[in-house]
Amino acid sequence: MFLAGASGAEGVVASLSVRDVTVAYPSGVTALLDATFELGAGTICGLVGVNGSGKSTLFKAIMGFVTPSRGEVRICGLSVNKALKRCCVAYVPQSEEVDWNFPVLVEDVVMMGRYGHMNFLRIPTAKDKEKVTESLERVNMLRFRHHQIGELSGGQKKRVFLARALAQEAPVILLDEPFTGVDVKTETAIIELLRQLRASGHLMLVSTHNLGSVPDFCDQVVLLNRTVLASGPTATTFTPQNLERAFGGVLRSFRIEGGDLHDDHDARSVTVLTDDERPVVYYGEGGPEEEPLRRTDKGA
Ligand SMILES: Nc1ncnc2c1ncn2[C@@H]1O[C@H](COP(=O)(O)OP(=O)(O)OP(=O)(O)O)[C@@H](O)[C@H]1O
Repeated sequence: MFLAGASGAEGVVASLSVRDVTVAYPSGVTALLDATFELGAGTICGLVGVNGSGKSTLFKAIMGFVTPSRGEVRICGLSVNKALKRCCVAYVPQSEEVDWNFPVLVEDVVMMGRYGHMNFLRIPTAKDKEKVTESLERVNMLRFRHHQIGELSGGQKKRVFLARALAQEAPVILLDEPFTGVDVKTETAIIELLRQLRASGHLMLVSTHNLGSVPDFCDQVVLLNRTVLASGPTATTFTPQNLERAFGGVLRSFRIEGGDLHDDHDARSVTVLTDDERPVVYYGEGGPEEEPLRRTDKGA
């Protein structure tokens, strides 16, 4: 599988190996216990689990922000430290993790993705500038390049951080809840971009609470609840049985209202029923007893 870009990661094949990873915080909370899964190039993997199931902790372990007390993460066959040095992995954070009051221009945020490609003086080359422009163009944010990041809407900020990841040219991209606080149009655009990246050999791990869209764009799924409950192809892993294990049996009528997901007034809800061998996903304003606006059967 080929990977684009003459970067530190040039010629590297995307892969992610998480083996028996245990992370305990100083407070005594064991956020992850023996988490294990493997992913290869050309993959979009959904990372799904309830609040507090360890999704962000897993991202932190992959990014080297926390050190596992046991187990090992390997990115593109390299240790976390080496993978970070070679720009093999990019991270798109949750909005809450970012200080939006920091006075910085959109194009400077995206240029940060190029830091790993620069020498210690961090003087951007023509290629760095070109990559910034190209990345902003890909997320349709070029016209905002001279705006302060704090002036943008939630969805626009997400796009800018996605552009930063693109500028980094990393074969592995982690996205922490990229669809929270974005409208349907932006969500569709992000999913389309992820599909293009998958086609060029990238590996993306995407945490999301938006279960309804998982079968649409994820070819692999990792279900998490302090450990990996199940992982593998969406068709065989995103099953009612596994979802019940991950969500503690609440999936008989699992709804995510539009207001929790979007800044706009999209009233879409998602209901996943468990009375079928396959996930049955309803989009619409009604619950399971009411007529859905649209129905898709996906999976096994
Ligand atoms: N810095 C920290 N110190 C102590 N405990 C923490 C810390 N960060 C997370 N935890 C705990 O670890 C567990 C997993 O948290 P984590 O943020 O990884 O879950 P999550 O799946 O990302 O949750 P959410 O869906 O709400 O974002 C929780 O019990 C949380 O309280």
